[in-house]
Amino acid sequence: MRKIRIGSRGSDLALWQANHVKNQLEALGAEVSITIIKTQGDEIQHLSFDKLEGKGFFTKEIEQALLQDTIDLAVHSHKDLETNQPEGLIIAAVSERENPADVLLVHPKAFDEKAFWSLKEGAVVGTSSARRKSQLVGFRSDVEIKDLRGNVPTRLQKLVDGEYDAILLAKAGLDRLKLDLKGMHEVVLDPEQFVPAPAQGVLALQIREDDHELYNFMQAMNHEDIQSQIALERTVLNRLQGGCQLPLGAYCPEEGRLLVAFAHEWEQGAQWFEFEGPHDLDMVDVVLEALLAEEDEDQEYIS
Ligand SMILES: NCc1[nH]cc(CCC(=O)O)c1CC(=O)O
Repeated sequence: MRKIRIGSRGSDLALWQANHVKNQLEALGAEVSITIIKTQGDEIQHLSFDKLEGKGFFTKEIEQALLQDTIDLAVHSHKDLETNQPEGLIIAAVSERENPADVLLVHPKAFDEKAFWSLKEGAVVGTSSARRKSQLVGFRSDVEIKDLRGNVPTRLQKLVDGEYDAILLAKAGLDRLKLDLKGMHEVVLDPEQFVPAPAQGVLALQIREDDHELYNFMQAMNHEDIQSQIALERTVLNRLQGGCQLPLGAYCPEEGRLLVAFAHEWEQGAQWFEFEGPHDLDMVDVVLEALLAEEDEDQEYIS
């Protein structure tokens, strides 16, 4: 029987994801173990993303373990991966896509049924994501944005404790952990309006490029339709040379349609775009032309 060693971060979310994939591999007949690996991102939870230079904080040590052959498979939230795979590694398969939406969790003290998103005027909203900040500014210029870091349960606790009136999280992460929301109101934001990160809600299964046996074994659990949708989303990210700090949302709800929310700096607020057309790289060129046309105008304005 094929033995597969999975490497995972130690957070509740990462371990849920690793176990989810472990179960699927076992159903296909593999023998699977999970090893916990600490990453730089786990050590520096207190810093805001804005203060971090470079990319790959949550993935680097795990990718090194793969390259050093101490593990065979890494399970990542696809949206946390750099667009270019490190030399020697490939994404062998992707998972089904869970709900790609973001959610706004609202503390009862700030809940106002009559307000947009049921969030009272002038609320303090927690997020450290430039993508979420830029769209928040676009929809609700009245709110005050306050940085929020830590893993998902920690973020929820900070809201419950009253440090924030509301926080923004990925619906997929919240659902996976089945957390008790302790009376917080859950407002699910339509992903066609509040545009998710490229590949949000999808798991990437990364292996060594030369592990052909494992690659072949894993094709039974790949989702090709999802793979082609997120390839389009991530190509936009790649061509803008962005990592997870770029204020970019890109969501392909079905073949031939792409929604984009983009800002050069989150403080300016996002601009929204909807594209329809052939589902291929030509579409990305059209998208980039539209996004970068804005940039030219900005530059004229500045000079
Ligand atoms: N940036 C952290 C991260 N990476 C993946 C998820 C959730 C799962 C997913 O979106 O696939 C989260 C938490 C969040 O954004 O709230």
